[in-house]
Amino acid sequence: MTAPTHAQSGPTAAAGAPADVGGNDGLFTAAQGVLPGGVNSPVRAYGSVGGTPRFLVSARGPYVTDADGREYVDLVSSWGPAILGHAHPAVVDAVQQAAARGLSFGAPTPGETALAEEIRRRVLAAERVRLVSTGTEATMTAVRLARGITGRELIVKFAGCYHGHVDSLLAQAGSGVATLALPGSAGVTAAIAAETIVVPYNDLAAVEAAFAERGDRIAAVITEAAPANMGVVPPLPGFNAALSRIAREHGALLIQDEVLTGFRVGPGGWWGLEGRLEGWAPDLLTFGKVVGGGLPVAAIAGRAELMDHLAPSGPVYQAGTLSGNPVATAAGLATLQAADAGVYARLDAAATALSSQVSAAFTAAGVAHRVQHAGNLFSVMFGEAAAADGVRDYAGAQAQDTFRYAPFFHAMLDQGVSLPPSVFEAWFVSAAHDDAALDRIVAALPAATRAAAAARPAR
Ligand SMILES: Cc1ncc(COP(=O)(O)O)c(C=O)c1O
Ligand SMILES: NCC(=O)CCC(=O)O
Repeated sequence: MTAPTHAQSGPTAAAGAPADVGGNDGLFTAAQGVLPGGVNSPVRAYGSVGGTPRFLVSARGPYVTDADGREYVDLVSSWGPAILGHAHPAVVDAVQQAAARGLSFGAPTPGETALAEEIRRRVLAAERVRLVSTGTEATMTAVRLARGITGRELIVKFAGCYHGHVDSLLAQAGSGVATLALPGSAGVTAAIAAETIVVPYNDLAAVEAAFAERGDRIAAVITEAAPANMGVVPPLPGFNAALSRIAREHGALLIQDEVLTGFRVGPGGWWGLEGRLEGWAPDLLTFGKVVGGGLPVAAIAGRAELMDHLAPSGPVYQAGTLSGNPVATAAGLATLQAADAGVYARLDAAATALSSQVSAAFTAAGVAHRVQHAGNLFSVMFGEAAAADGVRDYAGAQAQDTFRYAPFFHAMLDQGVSLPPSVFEAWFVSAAHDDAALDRIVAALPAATRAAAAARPAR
């Protein structure tokens, strides 16, 4: 028998030795030759800030290291999951132990029940939990479930909210869709787009009007519990509670998407900060990011009588070869078990300290801005209007002085601070962001805010 003929050459031969293709620049060139746009998720591509994405080779605590050997204080935190900081020893240990027992069985495992119970312990409305692998799967399933339960087809979503790349939820979506200034996505059929009613965020009159017009056909309202994909735009007081009421009055469901906020803004996610105190709960919730601790876990949760419509209990089909994967659930469980009150206190303290320093630096540089918060999530909105009135919807987020962000971002990066590469994304601190890490960020602010002040809009 001849040896396999797929002996590798070129960049792929260098697995684990990325410097062989020349650090960040060489890696990006090689990646562009084989991955569309050089990335596996558009938000990583530096599309709106320009330049070469940093190819990361390792991460620990609040720091990441790129293929050129440079270390950065990280404010991306894997887009949310890394609340304990990178490579937390308890999580790495749990993953290693789980991996040693086997990577995937395609059969029920004890860890799935343990993770679901931990979710339910934190969020009372999560009476039943279905584990999936990505936030997109979670929202897609929640929408299908709402349609299956109600027998209706229409979905209400908010402009600027992002719920993953579900066909019906890409209209006027936030995150990368906002960064790339797209109205939605090619490839979504007109028939599917017509089943989504898009309304401005924080606008209850628009929601009431949509229900007045087509309430008997609306299956669900889906909303980010606190939007953080058009920059951070918190719900006005009572907004989420009113959505719950309006949906209920019309026989529709409220899906609260906590993929980003869940288990990050507090032990019970955004619901724990709001609904729990106000005495209401969404019908369905979606989780992702933190719930997998850096490995692919996401979840749909809700009242038992609703969730039991999922197969095999009920007629709404949903499945997944790797759903509830034992290694991934071990990472999620270890993360939630380590995320105690002290961790949330540190996250909140780091976010408060950092955001006030950021705001002070922009003020000192003469840049009109407002830092907007939703719990420990925050982002900077630029411009006189944002500074004066705050931003409460997608139109306001789009109207800000977005041109100030790229020079600010690059000046921070040059000084060893990695921010999300888009003005429309939230900044993510972790409990590992100690004084030393925060001091490094703060030291970079004067030069970076001056770069923002000097920026001029493109003609
Ligand atoms: C609120 C929200 N929902 C859903 C998603 C989709 O999650 P995933 O990227 O895991 O598919 C995201 C991801 O950014 C999100 O922020
Ligand atoms: N806030 C937006 C995301 O977290 C998106 C991550 C991705 O799509 O890679």
